[in-house]
Amino acid sequence: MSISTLRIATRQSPLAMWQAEYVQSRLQQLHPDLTVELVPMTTQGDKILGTPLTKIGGKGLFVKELEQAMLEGRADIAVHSMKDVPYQFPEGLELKVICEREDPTDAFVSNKYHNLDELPCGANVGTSSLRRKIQLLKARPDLKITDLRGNVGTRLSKLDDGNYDAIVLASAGLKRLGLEERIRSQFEPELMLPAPGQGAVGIEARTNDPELDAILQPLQDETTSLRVLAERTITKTLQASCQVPVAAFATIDNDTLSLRALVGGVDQQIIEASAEGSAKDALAIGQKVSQELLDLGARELIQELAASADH
Ligand SMILES: NCc1[nH]cc(CCC(=O)O)c1CC(=O)O
Repeated sequence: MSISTLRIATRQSPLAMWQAEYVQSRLQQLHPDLTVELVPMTTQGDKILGTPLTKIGGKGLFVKELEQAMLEGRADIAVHSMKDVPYQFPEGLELKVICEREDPTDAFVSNKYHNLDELPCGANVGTSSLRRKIQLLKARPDLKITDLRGNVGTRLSKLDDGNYDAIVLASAGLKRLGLEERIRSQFEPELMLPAPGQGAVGIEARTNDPELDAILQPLQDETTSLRVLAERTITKTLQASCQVPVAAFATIDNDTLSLRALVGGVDQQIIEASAEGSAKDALAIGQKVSQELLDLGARELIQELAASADH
């Protein structure tokens, strides 16, 4: 048995399509004899884009249909923004590779101001991300943070309609879509710690298929994988849903991995922790930082958030 055609299940948003086409073209280059097809799909999450994420049970809704397609043999792989992938995979599926990371920062986007410092007192900033909201308010408690959902293009249109003084988006998404010129400035990770996995694309596929693994393996980027492993260990250990503002960002310099993470609470409190060590101990470093967050009261913050979201 030999794989001659590989089908990529993908959402149809421009960003998802870019990512799927990126993997398609890299695979096609690596394996000229392989046919690589896209299987575009609409997920439950896409159908209810207007509803706040926290009300619809989270980001998992964007990957479920893709996973169903793979489990039923209608597709072979799914390409994801690692930021949006839940930690747990369904029986029969697993994360195969993580590709080289694009810019992991968040971007300040505005038609009037160059950066956060230039925003006037009480300015209106659009984001639906609790992670972005708590960090914006930490730096600028005077700001008014307003909900902003939809695909990258939709969010930019809402900014252009004059509804916001500025919005915050992932730099990676803007760059991939050729919208880099919309970035007024990039947030330093110290000021706006990115989401776990931000800027990295990963591939999910069925377990127990060595031939498929061999096809995908050349796309694996070791440095990115170790960084994202450390970052995602925070999400996993804290079992934080998307109602919880969590940020985690790892860098690797000369084989030393440095990880910083934070968790936010109902009243904008922030708990943070960091650690560093040998890059090969990425998992252990992630566990150490998670434990420190728990020791500092992260569990209580998360329970408080869950209770307040139920009301
Ligand atoms: N939540 C949607 C989403 N998922 C991944 C990206 C950007 C690309 C990436 O982080 O890999 C975005 C858009 C954004 O947050 O601005």
